[in-house]
Amino acid sequence: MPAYDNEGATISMEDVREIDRPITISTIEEELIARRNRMFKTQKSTVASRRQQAVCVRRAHKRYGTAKNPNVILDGLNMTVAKGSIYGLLGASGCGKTTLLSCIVGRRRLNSGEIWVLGGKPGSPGSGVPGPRIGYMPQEVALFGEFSIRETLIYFGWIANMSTPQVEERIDFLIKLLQLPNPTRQVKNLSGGQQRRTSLAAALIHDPELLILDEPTVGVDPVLRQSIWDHLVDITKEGRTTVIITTHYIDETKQANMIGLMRGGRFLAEESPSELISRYNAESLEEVFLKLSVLQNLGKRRRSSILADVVEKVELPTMPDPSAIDLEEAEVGEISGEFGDNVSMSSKGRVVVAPDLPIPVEAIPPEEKPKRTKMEMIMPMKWHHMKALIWKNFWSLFRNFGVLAFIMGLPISQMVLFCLAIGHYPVGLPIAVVNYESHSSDPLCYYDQKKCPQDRSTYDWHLTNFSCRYLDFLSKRQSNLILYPNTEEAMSEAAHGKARVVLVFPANFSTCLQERITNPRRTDDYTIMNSDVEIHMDNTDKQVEWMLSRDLQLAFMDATQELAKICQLPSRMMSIPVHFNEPIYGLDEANFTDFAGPGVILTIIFFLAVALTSGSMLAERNEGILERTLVSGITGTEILFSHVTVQMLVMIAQSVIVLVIGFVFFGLTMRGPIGWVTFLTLITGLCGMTFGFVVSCVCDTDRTATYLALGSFLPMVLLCGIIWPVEGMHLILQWISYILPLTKSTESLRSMLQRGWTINVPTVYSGFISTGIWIAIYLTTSILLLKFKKG
Ligand SMILES: Nc1ncnc2c1ncn2[C@@H]1O[C@H](COP(=O)(O)OP(=O)(O)OP(=O)(O)O)[C@@H](O)[C@H]1O
Repeated sequence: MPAYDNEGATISMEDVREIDRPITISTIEEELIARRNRMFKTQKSTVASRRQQAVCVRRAHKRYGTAKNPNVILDGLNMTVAKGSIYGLLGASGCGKTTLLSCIVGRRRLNSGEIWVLGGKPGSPGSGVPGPRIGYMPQEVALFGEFSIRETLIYFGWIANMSTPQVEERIDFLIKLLQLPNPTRQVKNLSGGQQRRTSLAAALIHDPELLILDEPTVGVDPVLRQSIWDHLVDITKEGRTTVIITTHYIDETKQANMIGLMRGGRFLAEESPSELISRYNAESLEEVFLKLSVLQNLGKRRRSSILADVVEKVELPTMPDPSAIDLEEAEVGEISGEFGDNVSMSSKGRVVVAPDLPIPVEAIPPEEKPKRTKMEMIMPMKWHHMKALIWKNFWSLFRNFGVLAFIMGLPISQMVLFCLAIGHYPVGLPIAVVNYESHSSDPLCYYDQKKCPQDRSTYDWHLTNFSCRYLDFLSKRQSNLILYPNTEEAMSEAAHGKARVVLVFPANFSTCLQERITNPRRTDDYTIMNSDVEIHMDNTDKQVEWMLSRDLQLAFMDATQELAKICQLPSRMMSIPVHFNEPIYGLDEANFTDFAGPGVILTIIFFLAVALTSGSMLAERNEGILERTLVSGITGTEILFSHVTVQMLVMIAQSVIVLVIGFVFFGLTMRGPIGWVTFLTLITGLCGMTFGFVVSCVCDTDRTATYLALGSFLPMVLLCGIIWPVEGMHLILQWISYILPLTKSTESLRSMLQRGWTINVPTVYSGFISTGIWIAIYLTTSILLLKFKKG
């Protein structure tokens, strides 16, 4: 009989004895019915007895993949780990050991079945799991490369609420036990084996009740492996500590009290090593495993043959005595050679699926809920957790000088680039001039600048060379005027991209213009046509076209105003009757840098925060550090707030840099309250940080995170009104734009900077409100994702 109530999952002695006799279809059917009955039989254990075990797993089902294409990993698995024992969990690579362990520590959920750990269900309030009652060493190293061995152990000690002297004492002991190098050495500079031993030390540091070690002896020499096992035997002696250990070195589990041999989603056996060896008349545990696998394969084939047998009525061969199986001859199925990585198997296609028996609800005693103090209810974060996390985050960031320099250098370079590159008028655009009025070889032909062309006594006009006067004023705005002898040549050069615009002045331009102004009643079409400057524009670049048209028109206004001044006439007399007064807000000449500045500042701060936060969170997650941290009892809220605290320092520095460069060095317009401007910049960074948390929780790899961050960057920038006014967008896009995190805040910042408005104006405070709402949404989403997105 197996020592624990594992009916249905374990091949017991009864199974082995029964197969001594010849097997026919009816005996197989009887046996299967008997087995099924045994499986369905009421469990001998009670919920209360399960709670007394260190770990108790019942009818565990776990699959990956979709319902249509499932990859079943745990298939009705039962497991019982008595308190104070060492439990060796063995099985081929990929059979589901790590999956089972992560379900036990509460980081993955079963599809069905139940798990009791240290008297409670993992993750339930008061179970202490995840938490310091567990010491978890995951398969990956899951340590911070920048930390020294000592710092690593201090971090895990603090998380378990140990004082620094207590940790120091344990460090000395563990360094000796695990033969670790100088504790000041950085983890990233240790060998693979040393890193694994440091990881083991981190699991052992707080002397937990339940140690879960996923392959702790990989890369450890035999002598040290023995001393680790001796230590495990030592700590379990008094019955306070329980150890579950997975290993590929099957024979080292001789010292375990119990061994669970896992294959195909359940246990082939769950016995003490000595019992297994004697029962299967084997020389080593490895041999036991191979025999059990052969048995399982034969049983599998026997069962799958039943269907065929029903049709063909073929008598099956006799099942051999397991102790007499000759492994050389037996077909081991998927198993070959050395136990461990060379063994490959899959649970796909198995026939036997254990029934999932629901436990009657009334049979489960209510879980004890721990009493929480008022302080704990208000403040969901534990001080010692926050201390450890903030300390860890601070040093992870500030110790890496290269990364830090990059983080600080990036906003500087981006802001400098923006201020130098964007918003300045293009000068020196090539302008082709064909001037039939002048015979000069210079585009700036001669005219008498001081002479008024109006006779003071008769008030008659004698306007000459007005084209020269006009070109003179145009050259003050655009200096690159190129003279061409005729229109055809100028047009041909413009067609080849050598000029952005062609200006053609007719031969009698000045006289016709004079006629048009002084004698409009008698002006004919010919006169009107010859009084116009003929303009041909290259309209491929909208911005350039805009600016050139503006310069061409303003140059004409400048020339006429100057003429009026010389002739002592009112300056506006010859201008078009549209007058632009002083602007209500903003500069006399609106400046694109000032317009785009607020959006650019907020975008820089927002997306730098996204990159920083998602980068550091994803690194932690992919290295297994996040998983380990969560198993040690730290909550998602604590992780997020610790990141916010440390990265806030970086963000404050980045915001100050960006604001100083923009407003002090490049003189962007700042008319509003500096305090609110700074505050809005900071909360936009905070918003980016929380968005970074969401990205890192949603995405599993750096690549998907990059795609998501980039994918959100473009729509936000396109729609937030930096590039084009929101009012000019499609109506639906306008609505989308208004709810995006950067639109309202950009408008708010622009109003503060250029209009000088303060917080009591709706446009301004709506930016703060919108950012606040987004922070709350992102933060809640990431806390929920951290809590519920398992496995
Ligand atoms: N997140 C996942 N999504 C899909 N399949 C997974 C996932 N994690 C593990 N698996 C698959 O589940 C199976 C069991 O994996 P698991 O890591 O539990 O095996 P293991 O027994 O610990 O292997 P090893 O001894 O090599 O560490 C493997 O086939 C693996 O590919």
